Amino acid sequence: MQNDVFQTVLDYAAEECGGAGSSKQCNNNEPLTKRQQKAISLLRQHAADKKDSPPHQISFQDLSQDILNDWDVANAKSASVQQLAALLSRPSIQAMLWAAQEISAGKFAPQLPEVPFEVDEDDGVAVKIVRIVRRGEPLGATIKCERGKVYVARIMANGVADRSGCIQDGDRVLEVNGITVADKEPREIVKLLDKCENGIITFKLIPAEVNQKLKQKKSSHRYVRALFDYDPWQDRRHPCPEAAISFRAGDILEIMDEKDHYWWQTRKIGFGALARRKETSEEEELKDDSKKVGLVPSEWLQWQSECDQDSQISDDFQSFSENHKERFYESVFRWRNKKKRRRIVVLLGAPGVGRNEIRRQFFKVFADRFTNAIPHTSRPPRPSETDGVNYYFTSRHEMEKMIERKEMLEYGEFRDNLYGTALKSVRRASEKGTVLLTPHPLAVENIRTQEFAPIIVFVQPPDFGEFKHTRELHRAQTTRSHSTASSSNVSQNTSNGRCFTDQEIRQIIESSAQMEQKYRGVCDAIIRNTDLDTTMNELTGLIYQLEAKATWMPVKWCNEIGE
Ligand SMILES: Nc1ncnc2c1ncn2[C@@H]1O[C@H](COP(=O)(O)OP(=O)(O)OP(=O)(O)O)[C@@H](O)[C@H]1O
Repeated sequence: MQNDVFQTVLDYAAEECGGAGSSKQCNNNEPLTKRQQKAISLLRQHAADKKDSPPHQISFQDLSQDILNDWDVANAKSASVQQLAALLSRPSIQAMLWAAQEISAGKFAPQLPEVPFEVDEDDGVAVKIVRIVRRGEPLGATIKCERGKVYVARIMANGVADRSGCIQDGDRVLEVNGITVADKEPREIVKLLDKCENGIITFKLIPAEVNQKLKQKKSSHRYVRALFDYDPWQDRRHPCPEAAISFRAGDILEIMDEKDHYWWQTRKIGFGALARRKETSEEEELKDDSKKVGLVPSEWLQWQSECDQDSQISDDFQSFSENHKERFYESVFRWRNKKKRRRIVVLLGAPGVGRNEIRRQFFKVFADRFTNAIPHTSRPPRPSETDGVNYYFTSRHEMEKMIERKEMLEYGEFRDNLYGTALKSVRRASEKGTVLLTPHPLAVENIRTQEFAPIIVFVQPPDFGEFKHTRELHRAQTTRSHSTASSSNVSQNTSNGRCFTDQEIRQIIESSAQMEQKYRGVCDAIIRNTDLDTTMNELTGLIYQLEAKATWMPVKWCNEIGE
């Protein structure tokens, strides 16, 4: 074994030196020099001479030192010896020698102490001794104390305890690292767990009676979109914030286990309709906090806390399930647009952020693809306006009837006239192309239905400096082109850029943050409206991806969408 390892080291050394052998090419595609080959063969020869040594006496680091001493490197004239000395002194080779030494001595696992022999003498109760070695990771289990007894409350999916397969929820904990835990406070037990040496924790447990019902109730595995922001460190109810994850509205969560009425085991996948967990190695997952499985409040617990705040505590789970389901988490599934269904695009954002400018640009650049839902108005047409082109000119009475029948996506009154967009206009427009809407956020609930299955994009403003710079630039450009156009009598399809005061910019940024907080949960994606060209490019790419790729879609739209 040891010589095999040593041989590996030599091969590694050879590679480090420039290649694995005379016939092979080295890393940078240069053949080994004669001197390098000679150095390696000398090292091989020396190892072969020592082959008869008892394996435990060979220290590879000592051996390399021996070689250097034996050959009196300092005074050696041989270029091969010099070469070999340089090779053996490299930190990478030294590290490799050390690692090989440790591995060959079987030091890759911690030395576990002997299992205590009095194990079976616990009043005739079957106990199990479980040793877990954790390397900087949390244990992935929570405990609870009930009438002086300590139990494993929960095993977090994919955590250290779960991977060991030796501990299960309901196991009664008798000892941790030889110390009896009965009557100890959970805090003290957590301290005991933290104190373990070399990451080794020894548990003495009474195995849980296997609850057949629990076993039958398979761990669920479903996906939800969070509809609220959650920070476990701000949640006084959370039994163990370290074992939790935080999330924001709009994040997609994978629910790994919801057996517990109050706390679900969850993993965060990412934000929005395109959220996708990157394939990562186990090691990377441990490093990346966002990949860990953590406890988050169940829908029921979240609702109860809302009731607590309103001081109307309710224990009626039945009525909760019937009336409040999907209030905090919306069940979603991954939908692939196989039938190339046309989806409505909705731009949400604070007034002044630029949604209508983006819409105008889309109609200009992609006139054959994007369409507008023609609005209704109760005002009389102007001489240049045509019914069904600029507006659907309707009587006030008829518009009021449409509002009453909830046929309007949105509506408002301006100078004694009603204006609004009817849902049937959206339907009509979507027969011709992709409808691009910029409704008031309150109208979103009218369009976020299985019938329209919209793609909702939140438009963020850039930071103050960039906002000011891009808008001023745009204003200067549009003013210039307008004055050229008017002197040459050419009509322009763009409006003059608006002039924003610093105060207005700050207000837009502030109200955008508030609006995002409120509507993030229903948004499929977010873009920043920096300069128009960049925004147009990003939005075009985003819409393409949202139409072409699999996206998260509410389960309640499932039937309509044809799944
Ligand atoms: N990316 C941009 N770069 C430069 N100027 C922009 C950009 N986006 C929008 N603007 C300009 O900012 C001004 C406000 O844009 P717009 O009218 O589209 O805002 P809005 O979000 O639709 O708000 P409102 O609902 O108040 O009209 C317009 O003058 C527009 O030309």
